[in-house]
Amino acid sequence: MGVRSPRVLVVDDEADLRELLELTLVKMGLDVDSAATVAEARALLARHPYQLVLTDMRLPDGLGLELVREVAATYKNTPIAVVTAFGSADNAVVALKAGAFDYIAKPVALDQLRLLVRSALRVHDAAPGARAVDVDDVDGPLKGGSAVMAALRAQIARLARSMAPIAIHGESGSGKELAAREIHARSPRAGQPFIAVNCGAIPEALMEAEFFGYRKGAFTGAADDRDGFFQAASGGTLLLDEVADLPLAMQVKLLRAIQERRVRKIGATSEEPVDVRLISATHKNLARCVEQGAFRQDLFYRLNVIELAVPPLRERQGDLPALTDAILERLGGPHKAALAPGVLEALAGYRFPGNVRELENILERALAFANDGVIEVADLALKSGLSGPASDDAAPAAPSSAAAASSSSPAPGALPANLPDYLSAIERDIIVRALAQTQFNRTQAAQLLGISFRQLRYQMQKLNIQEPET
Ligand SMILES: Nc1ncnc2c1ncn2[C@@H]1O[C@H](COP(=O)(O)OP(=O)(O)OP(=O)(O)O)[C@@H](O)[C@H]1O
Repeated sequence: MGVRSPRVLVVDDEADLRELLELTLVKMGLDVDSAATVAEARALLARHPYQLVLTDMRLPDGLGLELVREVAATYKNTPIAVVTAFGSADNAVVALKAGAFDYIAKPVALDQLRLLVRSALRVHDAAPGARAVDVDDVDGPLKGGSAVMAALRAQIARLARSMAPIAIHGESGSGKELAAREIHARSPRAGQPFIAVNCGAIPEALMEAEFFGYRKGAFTGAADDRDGFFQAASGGTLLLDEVADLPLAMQVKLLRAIQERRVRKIGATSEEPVDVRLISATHKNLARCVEQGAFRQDLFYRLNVIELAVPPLRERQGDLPALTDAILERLGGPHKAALAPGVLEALAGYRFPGNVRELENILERALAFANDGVIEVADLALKSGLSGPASDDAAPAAPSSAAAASSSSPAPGALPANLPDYLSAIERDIIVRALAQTQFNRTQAAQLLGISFRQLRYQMQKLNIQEPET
């Protein structure tokens, strides 16, 4: 068999649009078949394998949505994308929920069409860099033998292939970011960047610049052109962590970027297309935030196309042995600690308000107390009678990430569960505030903080605070 060009099926009854699509695809070196009706499309699908199907939503003898459902069910390896009417967010979201790989809005912008096609072809190219998708990978990074965890891994494997935005919900420390990384790692985008943004950790004044980038001279201190998160994640995945913390003004801008699939750098005259898969995560109840007016309904709708719930650790005790084992192995390497009898049982009786991250902290601390590399029940120092969080807004047991410092310091008199993390979070918060005050001027920010420019630069690198090069 010779090397064949990828074959694409275009389904549209409007001759003009069909020709435009065909022409563009042929120019990209693809073989194109076209159909004007659902029936013609079905006949062609039965005859050839396709690397991509691109269908209009309204066809003379039915809906593009029917084709989406059929292709998703019968031709699992064929990504299908829909062409939606202008401004029809409903259609796009419905199609994605039905299993469409992606969508493109009319009037079709050719640069976006090319991005869509390239990303669809990657799905088909056996996803270079991506790990196998259909095994339940207990040896992968997401540990745990419980049924819910297996279901989560299976769901992740299924969702990894599409462009549908995913909203991950779960308590603090339960593994939301890890799940997002896993979706990316198993997707055709695996070889491209994964960028995680903590929406609660960026000062509002810097937000637009951080997300969309800026042009040199756009404001005082903008000494060079700089990319934002969207450009940095190009071709890959952007995780909006703690998405409920986005200020309303930024929510509007983000919605626009998602709808248009274009971003405009601050100070730029034109927009640029972006090819980014969006995942959002929060420990808050986002629907309730919408009811309370703190989160825009339209953005919620766009981000929550597919929901993924990461259950709290206390609801999947079956995961404890595998998690404990993996954590001890990571901490101890070749000198992995052993568990005395009763330790796993003691852990199983604990409620883990801080979830897997708290388990990590408990084991790390226990290891420091353990004699001869054996962890006893007493070394765990579990807080007895801890009933765990009642609401989803409960603070984690310990401030653990940079953003946690400002919002969830330990109660007065209590000790942070992880001192270095806690101090880093405070330090990060202060540096970010100094930078906001000086509009990115690092020399001035360093002066404000009484440290040298070099020290500031070093700390920013260490704490992963992004800033323009001067
Ligand atoms: N199933 C799992 N297997 C192995 N490690 C896990 C698992 N779930 C979580 N972890 C580990 O627990 C820690 C917390 O996970 P992660 O950061 O993904 O949680 P999160 O829900 O995003 O937390 P937050 O809400 O605070 O951002 C990480 O070190 C992560 O590697």
